[in-house]
Amino acid sequence: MRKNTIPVAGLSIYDPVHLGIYEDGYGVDIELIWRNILLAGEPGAGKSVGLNNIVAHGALCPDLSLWLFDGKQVELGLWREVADLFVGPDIERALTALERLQAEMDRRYVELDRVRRRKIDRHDPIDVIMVVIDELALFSATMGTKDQQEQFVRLLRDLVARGRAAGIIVVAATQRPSADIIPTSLRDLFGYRMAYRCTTDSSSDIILGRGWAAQGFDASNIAPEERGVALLLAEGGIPRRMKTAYLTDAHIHSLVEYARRIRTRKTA
Ligand SMILES: Nc1ncnc2c1ncn2[C@@H]1O[C@H](COP(=O)(O)OP(=O)(O)OP(=O)(O)O)[C@@H](O)[C@H]1O
Repeated sequence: MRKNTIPVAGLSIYDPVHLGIYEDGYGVDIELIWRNILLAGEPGAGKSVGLNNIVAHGALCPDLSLWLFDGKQVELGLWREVADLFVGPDIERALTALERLQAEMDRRYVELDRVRRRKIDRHDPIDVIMVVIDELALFSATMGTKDQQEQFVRLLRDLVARGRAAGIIVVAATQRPSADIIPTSLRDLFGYRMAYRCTTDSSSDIILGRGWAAQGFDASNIAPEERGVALLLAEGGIPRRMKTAYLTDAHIHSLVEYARRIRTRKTA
């Protein structure tokens, strides 16, 4: 997993990731290293645009491996040529990839244990791995057999629960904020949660956590025309209303071009 490039330009995944602006005008810059993020909301609310901001940062980091799982094939497709691994709507490939990640995570823990450390840091000669999954429900509830779906959820839960210290960041998006797709036990493992517009206050609570809607933090109050607006909850804080920065396809094409120059393509 070690990169053989010398980082001469670009960003680092140890730097904050820019996502947009809060309603008070301050920039939204989140530290994704050692954390996971969940983005959820109704179709067309702006999740893919949010994901693209995160993937863009990842693609511009020579110290990061980008593993993209795109159940819709085209949402993350523009990044394909700079991805270290791209899985389309194929549950078998998705399971194989998650098993590889799990094995890599275990290997990293053995190594951390050997050197008596608790987590990897920026001086370690290994890549952080960013695992991006869009649309979660396609892998966990739609494609494949029930056994495969359950295995997908088991593997994902393990990565979300244990991956952070080993330098594995999970970024997951779904347009189905329901208890079967985002069970509490999985939701609570995500340090950051972004609730885009939802149809009901209970869907909003499924994303952010129980009780937030009653306290006024309710993503069903986001108007349908407010695309890209979300409530962002960071570990231990209160949800804050924000708007995701907008990346057009033209922006993404030039970012891919730039990323290609600063990354070494390993697999595809
Ligand atoms: N931050 C933003 N600023 C301006 N427009 C936005 C923003 N985010 C999203 N939009 C608009 O909303 C449209 C839908 O956004 P997006 O594709 O990200 O939604 P989605 O939640 O991923 O939908 P789906 O669940 O169907 O994939 C975009 O094509 C764009 O026109």
